[in-house]
Amino acid sequence: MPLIEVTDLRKSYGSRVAVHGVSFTVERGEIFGILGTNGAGKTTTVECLQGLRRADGGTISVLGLDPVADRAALTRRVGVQLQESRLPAKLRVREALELFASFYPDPADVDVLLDRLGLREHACRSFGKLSGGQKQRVSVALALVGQPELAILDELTTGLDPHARRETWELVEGIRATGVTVLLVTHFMDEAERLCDRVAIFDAGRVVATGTPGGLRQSVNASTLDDAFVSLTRSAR
Ligand SMILES: Nc1ncnc2c1ncn2[C@@H]1O[C@H](COP(=O)(O)OP(=O)(O)OP(=O)(O)O)[C@@H](O)[C@H]1O
Repeated sequence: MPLIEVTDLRKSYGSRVAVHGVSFTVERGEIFGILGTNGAGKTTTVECLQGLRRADGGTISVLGLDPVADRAALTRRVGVQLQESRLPAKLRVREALELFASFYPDPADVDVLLDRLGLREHACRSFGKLSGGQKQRVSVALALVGQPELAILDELTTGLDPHARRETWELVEGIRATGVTVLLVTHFMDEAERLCDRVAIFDAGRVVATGTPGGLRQSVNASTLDDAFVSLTRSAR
């Protein structure tokens, strides 16, 4: 059984249709990318997967659970990367991890997590004083502190320099190596090509293509995923 199964998902905000019948599956152990043009419905879909929004139609199963009906059970098994602005600037890195660890029945060891994410030397620093890359690592650490089976990472490397981006990619590969399935929402095609086993390309509320980055490139005879993305989303307009 797939870890995530979305079938014919539909969601509107008033008269604006945000998601028009989206279907895809994510297998256990994959890094699965959600790519798409602005306003394509990626965030809405991911929010429905987390049970934060109720779908208007279609079905969603995450870890065999219904995200709305089983939200409490799902929250314990899914780690979601927080946007940085949601953490108080004065909170220290270790305090943040210990606080989040206290929400879970079987949390990760905070010291092990600090080491794994290269945050040990920053453990006593307050969040507001960290660099963009360090903040990003804290947000990933918080997504992992509950030892989730699924980690949802959204716009992971936005605003990071090329070194910090590469370090973050290695981190994501390390997460997958521990058996965690990763759902990665990104606008960066190089990131998707490097990290994702498979991707779904969203455009105007629909999935216009699903496959491996290499398979999608070949399907439209493109030399990069970026070119394939432009071609696939343009032809869908
Ligand atoms: N709370 C809301 N109320 C009304 N319309 C919304 C709301 N949230 C999103 N939308 C609209 O739904 C559509 C899909 O938005 P969504 O945020 O899911 O797209 P996205 O793919 O995540 O976009 P981006 O890449 O720009 O973040 C857009 O047209 C957006 O304007």
